[in-house]
Amino acid sequence: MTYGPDTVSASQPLLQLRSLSHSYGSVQALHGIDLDIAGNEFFALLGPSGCGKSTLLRSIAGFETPAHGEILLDGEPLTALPAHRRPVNMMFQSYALFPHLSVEKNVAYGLEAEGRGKAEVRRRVGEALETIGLTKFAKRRPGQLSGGQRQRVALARAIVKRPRLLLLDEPLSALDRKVRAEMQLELKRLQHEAGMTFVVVTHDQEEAMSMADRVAVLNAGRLEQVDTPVALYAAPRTRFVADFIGTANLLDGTAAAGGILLDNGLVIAADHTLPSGAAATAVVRPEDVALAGAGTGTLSGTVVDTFFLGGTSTVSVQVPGLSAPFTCTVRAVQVPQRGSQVGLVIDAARTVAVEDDRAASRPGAAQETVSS
Ligand SMILES: Nc1ncnc2c1ncn2[C@@H]1O[C@H](COP(=O)(O)OP(=O)(O)OP(=O)(O)O)[C@@H](O)[C@H]1O
Repeated sequence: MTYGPDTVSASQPLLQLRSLSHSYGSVQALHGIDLDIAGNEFFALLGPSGCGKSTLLRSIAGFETPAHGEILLDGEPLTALPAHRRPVNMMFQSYALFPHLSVEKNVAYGLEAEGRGKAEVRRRVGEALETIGLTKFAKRRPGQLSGGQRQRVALARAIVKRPRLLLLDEPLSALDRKVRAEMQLELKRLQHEAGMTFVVVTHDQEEAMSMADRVAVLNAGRLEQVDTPVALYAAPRTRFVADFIGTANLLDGTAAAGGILLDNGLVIAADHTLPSGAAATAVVRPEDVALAGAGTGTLSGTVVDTFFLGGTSTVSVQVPGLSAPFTCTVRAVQVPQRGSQVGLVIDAARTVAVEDDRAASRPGAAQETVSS
């Protein structure tokens, strides 16, 4: 059984967003978004609260009419189609289940509204419940289910209509940590087996990175980077992405020959093509640093904190001239004493240099953006 298109064109993206912009009064929520999403892709829209993720998703679904730009599905403009005529389904954060209807009636609702025959509705609801592992709960009402089970009902209801594209707005946010981790695997399995395209909105970078084939990082209504999770982590293209994805030591200075010149006169080695003297940041992941004896290595400082994490520990080192403690990850057996002097050997081959664009003005950007 396949939920999705019979044929997927290899050359043409399933969904194309062209110069999409949208404002709410004086708040510009989206700035000229250009994005292609392929058929069968698991795609995540990631960013801090207020960056425009929901506005983008709602525009694709047809609940929001963007002020400028175009949305194409299979090369055909969607922009003029109302939400109920788009071959797109949206699963809401709240699940929006009917409390007085059984699970199977909740799932059947959309098909009945389309005027499908009884036999077809029964067969397709049965298939969807089986796919989602809910067959034995078919007669229960949503109030008689756990949070994870309710989330599955919402999913079954979303896939039963076999949309080309399934849009999921923070689909796991109502679940506790353990169920959330299970459902992340489940969503990935479902997307793969059903052969559908999923676009998931989340503010949780671990969730986006663990589920998605590609992730778009949004900041104040603009796309910062669209890449695979590995590329976002290992080769961030902006300071914002480096900071938002995983943990990073961000060493601000200016671009110089062979690296980034810090205010304290030290140069952090890194390949780059930035113009000399430009405000720039060296991005160093904690696992790309080794501890050495005091006075050796790229930087030296005093251990101010250690956090035991099991197989590894995090060590924070205050380096004179750096505003924030430097973080490195070491094997748990190598943890130095708090207060001791250490050297930090930075792996230059893995250090990334990015432009420090914090001072760049972004007229019209949503102002109330906060980090989550
Ligand atoms: N109906 C509205 N009226 C006015 N401003 C709005 C409206 N909806 C969203 N906004 C503003 O537009 C910007 C983008 O909001 P949006 O909901 O798309 O962000 P988000 O990334 O989904 O945030 P969150 O993760 O908090 O849901 C924010 O500054 C928000 O305050």
